[in-house]
Amino acid sequence: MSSTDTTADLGRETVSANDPTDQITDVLALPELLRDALWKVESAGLKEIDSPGGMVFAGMGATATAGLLARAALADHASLPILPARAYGLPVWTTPQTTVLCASYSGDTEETLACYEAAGALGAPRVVVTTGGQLAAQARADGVPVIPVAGGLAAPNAVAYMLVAALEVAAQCGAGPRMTSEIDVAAEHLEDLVVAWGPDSPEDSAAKSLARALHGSVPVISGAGLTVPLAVRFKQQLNHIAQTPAFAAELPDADHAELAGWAGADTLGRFSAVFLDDCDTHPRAQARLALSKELIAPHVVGTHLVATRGQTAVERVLSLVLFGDLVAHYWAVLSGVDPGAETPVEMLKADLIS
Ligand SMILES: O=P(O)(O)OC[C@H]1O[C@](O)(CO)[C@@H](O)[C@@H]1O
Repeated sequence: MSSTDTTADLGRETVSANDPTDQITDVLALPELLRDALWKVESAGLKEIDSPGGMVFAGMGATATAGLLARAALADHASLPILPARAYGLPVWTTPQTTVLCASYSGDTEETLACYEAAGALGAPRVVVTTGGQLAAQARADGVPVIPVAGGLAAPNAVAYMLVAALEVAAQCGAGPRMTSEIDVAAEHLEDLVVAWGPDSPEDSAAKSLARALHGSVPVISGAGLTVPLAVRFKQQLNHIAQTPAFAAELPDADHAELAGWAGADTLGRFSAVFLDDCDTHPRAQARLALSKELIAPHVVGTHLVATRGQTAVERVLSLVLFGDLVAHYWAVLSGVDPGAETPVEMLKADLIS
């Protein structure tokens, strides 16, 4: 298939033929994975944690982004700070009264293992969410609760498990209310969106159309408020699944510097700008989004506005997780790229060990 064949059919047969590791099946299974995640979290039998210092979500890459998505899904229901740790240590303000949730699909990501150790040294309450690896082994040896995750997925496709675990631990440590029924309702809502945007949807469905429009350009995905981590997720999935450069930006701050930079975009190459909107975005940020899109338009091959779908914040967050994942898979088909191919980070990890 030609790398610019944007007319290629994006139906189930073509998508599956391009996806020997069958990753699209796990993307489309998001509703079921959410329900399974609720069940698995329940089975962990977590106890309440006294945690006036809030919660740190320690993890990397797509797993870290799931923590940010959980924070966005809590919206203004969050009552304590929930902040990420995405490096070899915890934020300096972490105290023994801060719950540290260490999240790693593989259980072997060295930065997350370092955070687990740092939290132990500090005497902070720890919870682990993982399929196994060193993290599970350590946690079991230390008597730290482990939230199980289904095996056999690519780490980014475990977003349901990581997000549900983050929401549940947040509830247990008093950082937010329990979101079980919102998650259940969101899973139902997603079933409709799978039909509307999945491979069996018409060739001009929103996700297929956006994939075709973006393909062959460098997309910059901008979010504001609730959609900031969605922009990050979307760009990471384009990197990971479609194996293409993509970047994320955060409004309103991006207007203060990046907007000026866009003026030089057309002299450098083919860029596209995607803006992720949400009904709860601050009205001034929403106005900026529309104006930024207009100002950028002359310098890029296309500008696009995509809005979240659904009632609750949980539904809306998950709607664009599904949407971005599908666009990335469709892009992979248009490029003839295997979404499950080994990525350079695996080689980098091997080099770090040797
Ligand atoms: O959840 P894990 O296994 O710690 O992985 C974290 C990140 O690292 C990767 O495995 C890549 O190194 C990603 O797939 C994932 O986003």
